[in-house]
Amino acid sequence: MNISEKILSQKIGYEVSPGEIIELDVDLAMSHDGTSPPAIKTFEKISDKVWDNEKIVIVFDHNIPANTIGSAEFQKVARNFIKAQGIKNHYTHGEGICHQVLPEKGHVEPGKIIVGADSHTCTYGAFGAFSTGMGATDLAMVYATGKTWFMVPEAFKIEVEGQLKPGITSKDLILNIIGEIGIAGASYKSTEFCGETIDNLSVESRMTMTNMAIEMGAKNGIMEPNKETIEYVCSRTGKSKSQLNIVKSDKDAIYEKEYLFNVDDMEAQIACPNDVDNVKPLSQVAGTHIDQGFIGSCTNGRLSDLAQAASILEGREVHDDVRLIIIPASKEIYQQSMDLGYIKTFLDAGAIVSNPGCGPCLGGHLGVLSKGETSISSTNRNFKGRMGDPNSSVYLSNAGVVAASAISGFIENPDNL
Ligand SMILES: CC(C)[C@H](C(=O)O)[C@@H](O)C(=O)O
Ligand code: SF4
Repeated sequence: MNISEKILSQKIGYEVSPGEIIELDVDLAMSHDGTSPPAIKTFEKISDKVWDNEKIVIVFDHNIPANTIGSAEFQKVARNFIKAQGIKNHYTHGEGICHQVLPEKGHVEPGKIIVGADSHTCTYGAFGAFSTGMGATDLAMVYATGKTWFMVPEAFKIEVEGQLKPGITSKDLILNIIGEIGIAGASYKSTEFCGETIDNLSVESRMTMTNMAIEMGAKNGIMEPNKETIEYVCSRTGKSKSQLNIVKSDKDAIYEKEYLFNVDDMEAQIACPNDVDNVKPLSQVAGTHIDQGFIGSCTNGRLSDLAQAASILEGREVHDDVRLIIIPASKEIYQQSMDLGYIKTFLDAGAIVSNPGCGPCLGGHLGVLSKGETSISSTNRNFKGRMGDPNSSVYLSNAGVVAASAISGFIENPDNL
């Protein structure tokens, strides 16, 4: 069995097989300011008491602080629900993006089943959890009963070997993989990342990869927890290693497909408009004019991304014709970046630094693109109109390439500065 099958089997109490439909208890359910209100509306039709007020986490991140009367109303509905149901775990004061805040605050552990009304809930697979996104209506059922159903997914084994070159990150790797597999190439599959390169990745870099599993249609993305991940979870949960449920794949686990990637010679990768699998090496798109750069999101708004950006922006200036927006993924990362001097470097370089949250990632506020404009962004989606006008374009890259491009005014390799 592979990790995902093992976690599902443990939970249900017998050995499951791909294709089987199972109903099971979830360990944690998450919703945010955008999806809590529709979930609450459905929940109220079926129940008046949540199944467990300690297993629900609500985070405000998509439109924080509220940017329209509509989002202010949404947040009011969610706040009232938190009070009325006595929801213990709520982060509604700009603590950061849900997918960063949940691990930071110790809600994520290996071997758990985590669902969330947000498609990037697959991020927690970096910690060895079986985690997946679902619609708000499905989440309402979880709020009421603590249960949900899955079809046990077939699995893809994605093995990675080799050493990433300096300046090349796990974002480049996951873009390369998505370019190969395609945006629907792993639909409803469990994508399991493994191999020496994955074992050596930092917690942050692992999260970038599982975060984007959904961009190839996967049901979940998952990795065996490495040493650093276990230490991270222990420090965040206050538990010892022996208290964690670390699940590993059997050596002879069965996969529907197996892939092998080698990163030794990989250059930076760019997803070009308007699909995440329209991936080209940086050298093929370098020189493309940009109007805006964005560094942030649940994909690449973490400390290592900001460190990479700061090292490039230090002592340099953002091009006159470019707006560079930088948003730490959480308040904790914001504070660490201040302590390390990154925020000062960003401000001195002429960047706009905003409060933790999703920011312009999905085109709602804090950096919407107008007709014909182009952005380079460290986020995970570049669909038509994703960051604003339907006739604007988004290129996806690692944070270093965004920083270098913001200085040059066109897509730029940081090595050329
Ligand atoms: C708004 C929300 C439902 C959506 C998602 O599910 O992913 C958003 O976070 C996104 O990235 O497009
Ligand atoms: S940062 Fe972007 S991708 Fe992540 S949850 Fe927010 S809107 Fe979705």
